Amino acid sequence: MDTFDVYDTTLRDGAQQEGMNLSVQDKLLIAPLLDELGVGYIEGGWPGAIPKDTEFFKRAAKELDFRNAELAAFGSTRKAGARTHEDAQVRALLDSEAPVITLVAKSDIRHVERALKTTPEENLAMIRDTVSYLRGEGRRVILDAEHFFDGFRYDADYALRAVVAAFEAGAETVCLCDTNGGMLPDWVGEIVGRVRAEADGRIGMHAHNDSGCAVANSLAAVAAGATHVQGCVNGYGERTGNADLGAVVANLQLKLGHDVLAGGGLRDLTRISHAISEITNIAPFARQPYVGASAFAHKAGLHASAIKVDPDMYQHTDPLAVGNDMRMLISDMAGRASIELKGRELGFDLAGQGDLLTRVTTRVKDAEAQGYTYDAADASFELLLREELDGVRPTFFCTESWRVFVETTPGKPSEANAEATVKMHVGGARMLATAEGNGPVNALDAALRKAVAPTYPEVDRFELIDFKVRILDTEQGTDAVTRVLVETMDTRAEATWMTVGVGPNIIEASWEALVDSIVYGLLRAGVPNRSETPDGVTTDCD
Ligand SMILES: CC(=O)SCCNC(=O)CCNC(=O)[C@H](O)C(C)(C)COP(=O)(O)OP(=O)(O)OC[C@H]1O[C@@H](n2cnc3c(N)ncnc32)[C@H](O)[C@@H]1OP(=O)(O)O
Ligand SMILES: CC(=O)C(=O)O
Repeated sequence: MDTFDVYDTTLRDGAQQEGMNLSVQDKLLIAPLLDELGVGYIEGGWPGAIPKDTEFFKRAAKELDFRNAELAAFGSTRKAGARTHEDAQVRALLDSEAPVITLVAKSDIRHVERALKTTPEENLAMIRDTVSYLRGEGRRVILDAEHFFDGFRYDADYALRAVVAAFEAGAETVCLCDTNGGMLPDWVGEIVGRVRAEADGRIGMHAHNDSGCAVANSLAAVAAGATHVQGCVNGYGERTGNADLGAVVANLQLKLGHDVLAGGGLRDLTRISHAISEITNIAPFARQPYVGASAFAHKAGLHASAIKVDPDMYQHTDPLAVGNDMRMLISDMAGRASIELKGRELGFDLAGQGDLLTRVTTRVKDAEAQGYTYDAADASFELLLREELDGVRPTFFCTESWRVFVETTPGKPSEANAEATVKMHVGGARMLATAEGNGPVNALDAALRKAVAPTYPEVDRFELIDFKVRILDTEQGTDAVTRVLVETMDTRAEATWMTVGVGPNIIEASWEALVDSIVYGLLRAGVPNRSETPDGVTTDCD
């Protein structure tokens, strides 16, 4: 088989996604990650059209040194009626110093006549002239045949003439684009097969996801003989996005046996996809194939019982192959096998402890019926599990009482409009702490930490980073049960955990989730219980 090109267009077509705005620095950070993944080409943008992209190529030439990838600059063929060497856009492509230039060209005759407003022959001349000029200037050229599939279905002969013109002028690859993203895999397979039969050269596929088939269409093109695939990390891109390049390469490599990434990069796919999400500031999609947090997360108890025997029974591939992990989710759908596997994930060997597994399963189901949700709150589940294992709930302090009030002056919003007082027993002492906050939960959180910190200064590095509230039974209006999920981060360890609280109102539910978040944080940081006397006695909770 031919060698295989993986061509990433995250920095160009991915950046066309609504809400994405990449700075030059963002691009300079993303490009090395793509290189590390092992793609063959990184399309950096459109120099000459977008000032930031012009700047990116200038800095990339000085600052980036790829191990695996070639940098490609994207732009259009010369304008209709213009002379190639005088076309400012074409000049900007050369000035980018990119070794590879990808030209977008029209191949749908309707676009030639209605959008370009030129003749079919002039469009073919634009392709020929621009490709041969850039080749003459020593650049490698790829041609993106825009609207190729729609154009082929309307006028196959003309679409093919555009492909042949590019090859004859020296393009090394013609990439067939499903620009409007409406194709289906069978249509793509058939058309790519026909192009392969008529044109001599490397054929590529550039798929958009408007029909939800971008990855499938890319694979169909490969099955029909394409040896160059384009796509974007995390499926970024205009409208519904481009083909998710991670899923395309994982399928090619793991399912079809094509070795398409250099340097074993597939094992870093999850890490790199998430690192790029951090830079784009677009939250990762949990259900994204292969790399999503839920991609190998199992909730149903029956699945867990088979997974206990062999994970392959409920997984299409080994998560480690793409750098992801299997996870068990604990909920009212859990069975004893789910608890055993979750225990293993958390570092507890529960095998053979049938009574304990039954007790934990029953407690989880009862608690979930009251509104708790452990699949979103691993830390609260671990506290429950430890309580069943040790016969006592882990704790570092005891609460005597707490109160909070809110003061509002109409028309005068205030930063600190709430005040909380907590009475706790910590480290053998009775602590009374009062704190103000922006809202009652913030005030309670501050007072709790103030009471605990003298004995456990580690709490100062725990930060509450997310807080979600849900009213569970709307039919009961203000009497409904409230569920609160709190996400906390240990800023030193850069680890996060979730705890859950349920109560008749938001403040009681929050208190439970906040206390659990501190207790879990101290446990995971390996902090000793400083309330204990040397002989292991604590009087805090008497
Ligand atoms: C399918 C894709 O996603 S391709 C990538 C699309 N990406 C972008 O459009 C992002 C960057 N684009 C831009 O910055 C601007 O749109 C530019 C600089 C390219 C063009 O902007 P302007 O110079 O203001 O042109 P305007 O919007 O008026 O019209 C586009 C021109 O390009 C011409 N054109 C369009 N496609 C092509 C093509 N494939 N080859 C040559 N010329 C083309 C049009 O005929 C029109 O020409 P005219 O100026 O002679 O009328
Ligand atoms: C070139 C390109 O991005 C497209 O046709 O979709």
